[in-house]
Amino acid sequence: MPGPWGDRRRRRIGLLGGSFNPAHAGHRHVAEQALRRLGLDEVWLLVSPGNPLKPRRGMAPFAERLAAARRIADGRRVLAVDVEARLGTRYTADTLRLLRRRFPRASFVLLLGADNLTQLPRWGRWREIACRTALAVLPRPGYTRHALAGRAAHVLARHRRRPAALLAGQDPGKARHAGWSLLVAPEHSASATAIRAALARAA
Ligand SMILES: Nc1ncnc2c1ncn2[C@@H]1O[C@H](COP(=O)(O)OP(=O)(O)OP(=O)(O)O)[C@@H](O)[C@H]1O
Ligand SMILES: O=C(O)c1ccc[n+]([C@@H]2O[C@H](COP(=O)([O-])O)[C@@H](O)[C@H]2O)c1
Repeated sequence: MPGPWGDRRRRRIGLLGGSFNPAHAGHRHVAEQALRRLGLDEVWLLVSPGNPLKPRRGMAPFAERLAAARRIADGRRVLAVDVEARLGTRYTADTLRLLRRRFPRASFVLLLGADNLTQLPRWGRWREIACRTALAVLPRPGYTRHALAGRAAHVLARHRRRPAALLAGQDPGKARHAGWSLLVAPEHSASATAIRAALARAA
């Protein structure tokens, strides 16, 4: 478990869930932008033991993906964590529920690249996730406009907030809807699919 386990100070923690197959500079970029633009204390790179929607074929072993995420983390404010492997969760709704229980005084914000906002309606209990956990969407080349025209953005339209308002005064359990924002940030073109394709060509 990451460093703040047991710490009683209220922290603002960004959760960047991913396969990290492999981790790359785009993940680090997302973490740094979220730290700065949302005034977070930390970002946890939440390495997934297995995305429920992705095939296991072609997925590197968990330990390898965690090690790759550790290499792009800074060990200080950007931390690679194996929380889902330890909790035994794969569905994000379950992970969030357990994390809130474990850290009742933390404010969590789920960080998503724009491609994952489009995918969100395929996740288990996605409306519950969006209702209870603040979502911050990072622009991604080729995906942002499509994501804003997608089902999740449509269903959640009236809960969209300015980034500055996203975590302001957030009191877990009291807010009626946690809300979501699109962060205004430079885009980064790195992609794990492109890295895997380049490695396959070089092999
Ligand atoms: N360059 C990027 N810009 C914005 N968000 C990104 C970027 N790269 C990854 N993300 C986001 O980080 C999270 C984890 O991404 P993931 O580990 O799946 O990397 P990926 O490059 O999207 O991988 P793949 O190409 O295999 O799907 C997702 O929310 C994804 O949208
Ligand atoms: O909970 C779900 O149903 C669910 C379905 C698909 C993806 N996710 C999560 O989305 C995050 C991004 O996954 P990935 O594989 O696109 O990097 C990661 O934390 C996954 O566990 C979660």
